[in-house]
Amino acid sequence: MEVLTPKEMGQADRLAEQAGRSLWHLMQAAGGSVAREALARFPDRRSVAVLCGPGNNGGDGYVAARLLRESGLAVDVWRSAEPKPGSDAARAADAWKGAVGALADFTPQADMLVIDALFGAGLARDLDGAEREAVERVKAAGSVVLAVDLPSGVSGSSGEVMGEALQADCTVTFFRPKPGHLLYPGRALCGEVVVADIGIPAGVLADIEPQLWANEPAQWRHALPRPKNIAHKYQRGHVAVFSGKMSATGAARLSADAAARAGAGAVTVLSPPDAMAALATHLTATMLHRFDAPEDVLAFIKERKVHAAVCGPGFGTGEKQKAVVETLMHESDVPLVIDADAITVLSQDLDCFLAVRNSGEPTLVLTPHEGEFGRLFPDLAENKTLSKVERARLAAARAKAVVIYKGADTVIAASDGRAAINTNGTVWLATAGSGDVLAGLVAALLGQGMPPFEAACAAVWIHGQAGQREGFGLTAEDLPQAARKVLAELISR
Ligand SMILES: NC(=O)C1=CN([C@@H]2O[C@H](COP(=O)(O)OP(=O)(O)OC[C@H]3O[C@@H](n4cnc5c(N)ncnc54)[C@H](OP(=O)(O)O)[C@@H]3O)[C@@H](O)[C@H]2O)[C@@H](O)CC1
Ligand SMILES: Nc1ncnc2c1ncn2[C@@H]1O[C@H](COP(=O)(O)OP(=O)(O)O)[C@@H](O)[C@H]1O
Ligand SMILES: [K+]
Repeated sequence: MEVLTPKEMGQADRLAEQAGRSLWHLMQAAGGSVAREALARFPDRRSVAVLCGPGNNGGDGYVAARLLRESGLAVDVWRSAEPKPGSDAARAADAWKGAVGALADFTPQADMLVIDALFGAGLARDLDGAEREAVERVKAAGSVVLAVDLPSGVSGSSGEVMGEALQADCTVTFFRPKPGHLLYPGRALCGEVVVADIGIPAGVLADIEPQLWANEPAQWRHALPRPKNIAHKYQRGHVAVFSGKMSATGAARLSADAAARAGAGAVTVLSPPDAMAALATHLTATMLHRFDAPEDVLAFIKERKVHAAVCGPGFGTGEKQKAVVETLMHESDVPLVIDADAITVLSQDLDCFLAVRNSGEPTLVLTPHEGEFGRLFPDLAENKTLSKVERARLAAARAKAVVIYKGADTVIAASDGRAAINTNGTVWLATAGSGDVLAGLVAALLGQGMPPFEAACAAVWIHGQAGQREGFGLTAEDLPQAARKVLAELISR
């Protein structure tokens, strides 16, 4: 599903108006959907307090208040400021025939339903004054909260908290989700998100051309690799995975196993001399090849027709490793997944890395977690005015790479501006080696010819689904097999 920034949502609003759906009618539908969810989800609440702000978010609140009262509920409205005279919100306020209290006088109770219509997409600065105090009182009282569009205080474009924010049990948003619903901390503050149809025609999206999606199979399933019946193993993708020294071979094995389980026909672990014995005792279907110097790597890639390589998990960050990473970046055109230690190596000589990327070769997928992202793109990481999506996009454009900016709300971004926010991750994936598995999944899909952005999105989603299936107590070793089952279902459907 497309994700719209608040600015794009404003555009949708104007386009809908041109198509004959006035804001007044959209506001009626929005308030109606809020009232419907309130009745369906919280039928046992004795009283409802609707908190209305000065803008259209407040307008939705007045509509919901009127409809809930017409349904027989005891409804009170509290407002922080009057809507602008002549606005649709002012018209909605006029249509509310009950009393209106000053927000400063509102005393929340634990057993009431609070409908939060203070601020939505138009939140322009940190909460303060009567609104902030009301938010603090609601939080302290522990009332059930249904947020209109967004919990007040959550930025729709970044999910960041602006000063203070409500914790909602449920958030009803309209037409399409916004980044603030999917990015943390906003995602947690929204509670369950309901995306209501308020009559904006889907056709407006053709004009808006959104470049952000919630990561879902519908975006990339068509591009999943499906080998021809007569394919031989190397035609199903040969993935090379670089191992580190003897005491750090497990990470490479996890990546290799994941690559094999995600359909690569052949997987080879490239090993420095001292790790050969350790790897040989552990690998069965996965092949093993020794390298002493970067030239050996180049020769292997060429002779054995490697289709994608993973470099970084457990790799090390010394001079030898640096030489290998540089050779891969400068002298080879094999698609690369650069993770973990290889990211650190690149970050040691950023100017050189970015200069090479001017040519755009080879195809590159970078998989930084928060710390690694900060090492590679320190200025972007420190820029608190940017959302995680914007940071990932700028990083992707700068590195001419697909960037998988990992975390509980992983963002995948391409250098052309396309981006996706992943929503199926689970905390059980926060376990050592889980990122190594993800790197292997990406390489397998890349090596089988899937375009890099789609391969990255698919790998992240499959990884998330595998984590959910295994659940509590999973270790990274469990993920490749679980990922295989997820992928098998995706391609059989
Ligand atoms: N788009 C659509 O299709 C539809 C949108 N709909 C609804 O419209 C909502 C967006 O409405 P909106 O643009 O009027 O913004 P909203 O969130 O009400 O806030 C703006 C007001 O708050 C003020 N203000 C801001 N920050 C403040 C602060 N910290 N502290 C104090 N004041 C602050 C700001 O003042 P200003 O900055 O102008 O001084 C302005 O007066 C959207 O969330 C959805 O619910 C639906 O009706 C149906 C269709
Ligand atoms: N709380 C979380 N919820 C969902 N996914 C998470 C969470 N924490 C981590 N992950 C995912 O787990 C993986 C961890 O990768 P990484 O940090 O590289 O770990 P490692 O280096 O141990 O393999 C990433 O895919 C990340 O997105
Ligand atoms: K709100």
